Amino acid sequence: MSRATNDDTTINIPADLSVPGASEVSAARGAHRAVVRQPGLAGLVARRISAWFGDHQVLDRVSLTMAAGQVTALIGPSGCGKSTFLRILNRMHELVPSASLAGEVLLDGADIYDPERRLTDARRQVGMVFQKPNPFPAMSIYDNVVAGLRLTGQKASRAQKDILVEECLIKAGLWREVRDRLRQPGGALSGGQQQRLCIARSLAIRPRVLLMDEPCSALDPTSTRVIEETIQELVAEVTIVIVTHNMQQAQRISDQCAFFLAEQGTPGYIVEHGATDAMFDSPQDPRTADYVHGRFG
Ligand SMILES: Nc1ncnc2c1ncn2[C@@H]1O[C@H](COP(=O)(O)OP(=O)(O)OP(=O)(O)O)[C@@H](O)[C@H]1O
Repeated sequence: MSRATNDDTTINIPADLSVPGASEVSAARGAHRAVVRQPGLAGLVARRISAWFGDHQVLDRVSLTMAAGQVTALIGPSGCGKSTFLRILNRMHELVPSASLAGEVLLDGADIYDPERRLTDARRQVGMVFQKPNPFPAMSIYDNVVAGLRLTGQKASRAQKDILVEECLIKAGLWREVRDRLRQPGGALSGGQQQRLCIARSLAIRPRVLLMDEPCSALDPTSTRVIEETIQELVAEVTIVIVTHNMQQAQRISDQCAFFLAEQGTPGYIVEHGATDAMFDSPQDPRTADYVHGRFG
């Protein structure tokens, strides 16, 4: 089934702001409890995804199950379509005017491209963290965390926001470093701290899935390690799909891996996927073995 591009023009959220999360306001739990209830874990299933920019096909019938409560790593050489695939998982691909796609993406069994479903709904439930940390630089740390609430039309009392900010910063591994300067601008933090602030901002709307596009590539080894620890803690409540060029990182943090390849100008496809240990220790395809052992790419 082909998908029209720009089939929903209601979104007005900045393209590079992650705005995920189920949006049930938990009024019944009292004014001082979390503003948005934590939804249950959900898996993502991509079925026969093909993608184009204009008439240039960049993905060919890619199918992948990203299990609930696991980290799935997308690996492969530059240009094989990993980021495009990731952006299809929360309907960001269609922000590119020339982009189109075919196939289905099921979140907990429901197609996020269902014409009955609002674009903002998919983006709320499937959040995204980018390669380059992108907090609102002039906005305070506190306001950065709660920014997504306003953008998704969710109201919260001051007390609810206070709780949410603390909870999300704790989960993102940043609370202890910023608890005494929540009113300082997000742009004043280090790169690693900014990336954790972006993770906290994503978490504030309770995503069911968090997509991460090389989230550590701009960070030093110490910040990278902190983000990796954060990912491993977060996966208990949010399914994570991460693009990484760092094979050690894929091994350290992922449960499942998918190896993408695009050969000689052909569209990207998945050569092999499976449990990370098996992909690294006993890959079925010699190209996977060559790639994970650094012999190409
Ligand atoms: N906005 C765009 N317009 C046109 N072509 C694009 C656009 N974005 C990506 N492409 C093309 O789509 C193909 C896949 O790119 P993509 O960024 O998904 O690959 P990737 O595997 O994530 O690469 P990398 O690891 O270098 O980030 C490439 O040929 C790229 O040039």
